Amino acid sequence: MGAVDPYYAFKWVDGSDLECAGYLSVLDQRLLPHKLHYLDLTEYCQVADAIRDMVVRGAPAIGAVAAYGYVLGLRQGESADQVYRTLCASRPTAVNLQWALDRLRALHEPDWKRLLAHVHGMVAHEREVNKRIAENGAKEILAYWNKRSGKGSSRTLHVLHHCNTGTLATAGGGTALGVIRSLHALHKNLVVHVNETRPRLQGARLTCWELSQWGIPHELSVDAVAPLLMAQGRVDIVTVGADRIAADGSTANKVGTYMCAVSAQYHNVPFFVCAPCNTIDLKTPTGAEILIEQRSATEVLNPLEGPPETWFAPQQTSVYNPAFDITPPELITGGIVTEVGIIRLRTSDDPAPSIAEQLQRLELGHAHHTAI
Ligand SMILES: CSC[C@H]1O[C@H](OP(=O)(O)O)[C@H](O)[C@@H]1O
Repeated sequence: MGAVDPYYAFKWVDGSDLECAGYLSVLDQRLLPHKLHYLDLTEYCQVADAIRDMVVRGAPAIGAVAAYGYVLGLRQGESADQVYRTLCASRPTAVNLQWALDRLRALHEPDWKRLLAHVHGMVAHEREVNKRIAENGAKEILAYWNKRSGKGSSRTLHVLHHCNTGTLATAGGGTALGVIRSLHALHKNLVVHVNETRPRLQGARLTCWELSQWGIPHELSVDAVAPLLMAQGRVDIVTVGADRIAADGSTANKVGTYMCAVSAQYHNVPFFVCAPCNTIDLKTPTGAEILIEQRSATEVLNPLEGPPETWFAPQQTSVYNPAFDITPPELITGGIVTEVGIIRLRTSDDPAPSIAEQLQRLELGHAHHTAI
């Protein structure tokens, strides 16, 4: 799989022929699927606002965009600490944002042009990582599918996906949707069941749009239908992304993921988390220590920000709107698909090695493989 999409979540535009020092172009995902509109950002506060307002979203994408925001802040002559703090505060759950900013700050590089080159390198590396996640995930899922349905079976493979994890959520290629795209290239008889993903509707607005761009058959449902689809035997596997994976494998992902994982276990449907290794936060022991972003009541009550008569509930209704939930490791029955291989999670009857140990072995194996 090496398709390069005609659209992007973000891109740095060099200023050489524009008589400017360059700017960050981001796709305003709030306007999809009906409008493809890019915003040109030249200041770090604009980047922080774009992340907080979900102009650009998706754990890997906000990590990269925050890194470009850090470069813009230094180019503006702002204090590195002030820029770092402002960008870190934009969204707290996805570890990719913190990870990217920590990497840049650790360079103690005052020259914004040299920092820009580092960020370009990080983004290019992430694209390669996503290709390997797609390959590893498709290989693992096809092996499971051939075993279950008979090698070379032409039976339709039904994949349930929650939220959006495609090119729109990354530097390109996606994570869980990248696995699905790679699967579709190898097993054409595939249908994706897309959870609409209330309240911001990343599934309905973004995943349906990306799957349409890619020519992959799909069907949209409200989130509450996911358990019913599994009860009807219409889901063969579930694939999701991740915003932060704790050292025990507990995974923070878009709210509604946990519901799918519980139902998947009950219906014996393999549940895969697909994420780059830098989404694994070994410094956070369990899901209990992951800070879950609480978003505004407006997103639930009045997502179209229309007049009171269009609100979804009475105006004074109190709202609980966590942006993510936590899936415990024992429910991630397919494992964590990464660029270095599949990480298996401990269950009561399978005391798999710790994630740290598996990562070390897989990375050693991967390094050896790529070194050949
Ligand atoms: C490639 S993983 C993207 C990850 O981020 C999404 O959250 P949001 O749209 O709020 O940024 C969701 O949790 C996805 O799984």
